Amino acid sequence: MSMSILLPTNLQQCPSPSFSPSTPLLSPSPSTAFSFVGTSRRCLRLVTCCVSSVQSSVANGSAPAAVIVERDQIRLGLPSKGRMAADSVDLLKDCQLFVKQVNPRQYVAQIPQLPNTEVWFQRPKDIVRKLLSGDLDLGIVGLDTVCEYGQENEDLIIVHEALNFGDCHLSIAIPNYGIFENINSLKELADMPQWSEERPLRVATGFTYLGPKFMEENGIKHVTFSTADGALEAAPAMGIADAILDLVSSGTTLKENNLKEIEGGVVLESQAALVASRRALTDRKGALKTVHEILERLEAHLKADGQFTVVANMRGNNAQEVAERVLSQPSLSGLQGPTISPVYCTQNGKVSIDYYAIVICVPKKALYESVKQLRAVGGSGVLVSPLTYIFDVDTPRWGQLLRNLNL
Ligand SMILES: Nc1ncnc2c1ncn2[C@@H]1O[C@H](COP(=O)(O)OP(=O)(O)OP(=O)(O)O)[C@@H](O)[C@H]1O
Ligand SMILES: O=P(O)(O)OC[C@H]1O[C@H](OP(=O)(O)OP(=O)(O)O)[C@H](O)[C@@H]1O
Ligand SMILES: [Mg+2]
Repeated sequence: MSMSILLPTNLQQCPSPSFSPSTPLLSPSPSTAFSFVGTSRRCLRLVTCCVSSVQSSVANGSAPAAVIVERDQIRLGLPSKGRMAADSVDLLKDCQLFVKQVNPRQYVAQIPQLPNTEVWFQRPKDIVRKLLSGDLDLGIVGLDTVCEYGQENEDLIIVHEALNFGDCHLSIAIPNYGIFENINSLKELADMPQWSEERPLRVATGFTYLGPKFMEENGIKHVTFSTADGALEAAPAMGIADAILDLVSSGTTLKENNLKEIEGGVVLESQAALVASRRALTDRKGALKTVHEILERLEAHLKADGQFTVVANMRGNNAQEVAERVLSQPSLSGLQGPTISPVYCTQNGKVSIDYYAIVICVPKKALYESVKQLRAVGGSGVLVSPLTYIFDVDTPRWGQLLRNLNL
């Protein structure tokens, strides 16, 4: 199915915003060719959203099942540019998966460690669309992009939801001046007497699916949405919108444009995620094996990333006694308790054990506290080194994935 939606290219030319249950949802569907028609891609376009149709679109609304086309290679989509691009390749590199891209304008690449897999560089939103259409099998994108363009489609599976980069949140922001000066929560915003059917709250956002859905879930009735490709923070000062709904990480852009976040206004927390097509995992030969290997490497690396190995020496009569001393401290139990080994010394030609070496893994954040606790129970010569991988018996997310796939 292909759908074209005609939207006015500026607000002056638009009919006055309305909010009626019969207004169709103007939101890109993952399964439809969604074309904005306008003179300039950058200009603001009015999207009048119907909240009740959001609901039905969510309820019914998955794309037609992707067709599994025969091919030999598993396809992994990585962001072709933007803030997620370099970090995605770097993360794979940290997992000893080296993406061989001959030059940055070449959109296909290989990972020699995964010979049945090819990488395709795509814009993040297109990665989600192509997972749904069956043109990609796996992808790395922000959770915000998955939610916005995936629209809860059951064919999308989030295999790893926290790849530890691309952190941001999708949030409503309003001016910190004028009529909004004393408004500090979503409820206060919703209760402002200014909004009516004739004059709804105008929200500028690139998130034309999540925005209306969030407003509906929060019972905000008189609201319209406009959209733009970027620099949304300018919309309130330009008089185009009352509020914006956009991604925030450092908060600098909001601050520089005299905007503030409000309590209850966070739509979602986001970071990079590994996403897969359910049909690819169940129907495409080799896809499940590939995702298992990628997941194992990711989990081993990400688990290790937050930890240090700490080695210290401690005087003691036997390992048991040393263990009791170490375990009396709250931050010294390591991943599965401390490893304690005798340190053999020679004195007057005799081998003796006066010291024990203690090895523990310590969360990076708790390092200094752990060192203090080690010293308090007699630890000396404390050595700290970064951990590269922690391979568990199995990865918890692998079990979750198999259950999700009913395997
Ligand atoms: N401060 C931030 N602003 C926007 N996105 C962020 C931020 N921090 C992390 N991200 C993540 O990066 C992704 C967007 O990256 P970027 O804007 O570079 O790519 P894009 O989707 O191609 O955007 P554009 O349409 O602006 O080109 C977001 O979907 C989000 O997951
Ligand atoms: O909280 P901050 O760290 O300031 O980041 C948030 C800003 O970054 C993104 O914009 P981007 O840089 O992609 O520019 P754009 O809006 O023109 O797309 C986002 O859309 C916000 O505007
Ligand atoms: Mg951007």
